[in-house]
Amino acid sequence: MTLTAPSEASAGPSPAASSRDLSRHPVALDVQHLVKGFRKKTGGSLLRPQYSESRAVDDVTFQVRRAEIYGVLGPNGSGKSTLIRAMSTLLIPDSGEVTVFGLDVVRDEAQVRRLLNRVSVDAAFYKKLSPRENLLYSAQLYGLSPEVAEERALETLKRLGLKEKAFYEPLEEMSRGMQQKVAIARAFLTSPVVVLLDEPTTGLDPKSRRDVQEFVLELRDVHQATIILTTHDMPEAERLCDRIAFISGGRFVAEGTPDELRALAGEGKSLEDAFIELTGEDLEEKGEEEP
Ligand SMILES: Nc1ncnc2c1ncn2[C@@H]1O[C@H](COP(=O)(O)OP(=O)(O)OP(=O)(O)O)[C@@H](O)[C@H]1O
Repeated sequence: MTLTAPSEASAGPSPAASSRDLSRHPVALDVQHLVKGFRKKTGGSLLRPQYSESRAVDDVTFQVRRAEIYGVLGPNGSGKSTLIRAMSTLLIPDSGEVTVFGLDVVRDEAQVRRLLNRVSVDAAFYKKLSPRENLLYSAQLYGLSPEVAEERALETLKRLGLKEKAFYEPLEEMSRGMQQKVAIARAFLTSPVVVLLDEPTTGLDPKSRRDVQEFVLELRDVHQATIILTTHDMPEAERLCDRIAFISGGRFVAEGTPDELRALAGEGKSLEDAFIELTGEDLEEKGEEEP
């Protein structure tokens, strides 16, 4: 798999997250004062409905450098998916700006889509068709040749631990974990240099979770991909992320390396302690159950 960023040569494998100095890497993703709200019906009558506006993402600013894994950690409803959707050109921000290697996600949408792709648990597929058929269909939409697409998809799926036989079986007969791997393979058909992973391991069994996590680390270390991932899972965030932002009520309440965030809570404290202290919320209570 070849991932190429604009005017960037590939560097070698990266050291462990804790010792990585990314300060000389270019900024891959720049989010400035992003706001996205939704109108919700709060009452009134059929003819005169009443609405209130609530901000799912409320003035969020951050930057992610090339070959960095940046985690957004927050409970259900804190705005993680909305943030990912706004960064991936699926939602138009109410205000603020998102740029990918200097390209604006709204103004330069077509160019941004060539650089960035998103994987989400709600990925839509033709469930009666096989991964192969689904991926070849997507490849056609992306303008890729079927041969290149098939080779790339098989390579990703094997790397993710999916048996080749499953490539030809209907998707509806597959577990959620297997379908998630197909969604990841689809996102990688376009060899994106910026990857948005919306809860990539939620609901997966431990083996599939590990397969996906190792793939994410490999993307960064071997292919220099820039990865933004959302999660409820503290150990996952600690294992994968160079830096983490805590999100609560649509706002970033803290940002830093796992060590920096732990230090904010005091000596000997865990990342979870830091999360509770800084957000006033308990991730475990509100997050999804482990499978
Ligand atoms: N299309 C929509 N219309 C109206 N409200 C929405 C819409 N999408 C999200 N919201 C609201 O925005 C807020 C943030 O939702 P979002 O899905 O971004 O949170 P999340 O952190 O990704 O949650 P989860 O962990 O459950 O996926 C919630 O209050 C949600 O109800």
